[in-house]
Amino acid sequence: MIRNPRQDNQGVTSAPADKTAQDAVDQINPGAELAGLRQSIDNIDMALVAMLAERFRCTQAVGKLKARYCMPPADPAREKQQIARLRQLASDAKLDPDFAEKFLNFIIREVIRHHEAIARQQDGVTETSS
Ligand SMILES: O=C(O)C(=O)C[C@]1(C(=O)O)C=C[C@@H](O)C=C1
Repeated sequence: MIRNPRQDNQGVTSAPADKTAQDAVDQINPGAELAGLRQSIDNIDMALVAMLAERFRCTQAVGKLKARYCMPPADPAREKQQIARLRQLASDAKLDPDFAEKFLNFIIREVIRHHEAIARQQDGVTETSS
């Protein structure tokens, strides 16, 4: 653990010699810094969940459209374009492109699973109604 050099073992801060020293102590506050960073992480996670929910809302509609018009659940050509685009975006944003590709693939595999379930459901409806 990184400790504030001006704190003794009981966590009691000794009196700083002057104002400059006090400013330095105020800046070295790992607890407050961690809490601030965690607040930002929580905000980002909230945005991620909202964006993922919106993406899945769209892909559910795509799944229904594909099932209705007997289109295959997966479109490898489209995926190739998406991955190339995302890798470039990741690289520009200083994010590991391999990680970005793995993340997109993980989401797309789940979307395809949903598409297949919708298609099976649609098949069931068509069979019983004919
Ligand atoms: O664009 C489509 O055709 C979709 O079904 C959406 C999506 C995606 O999640 O982005 C999912 C599966 C396809 O293989 C390609 C892309």
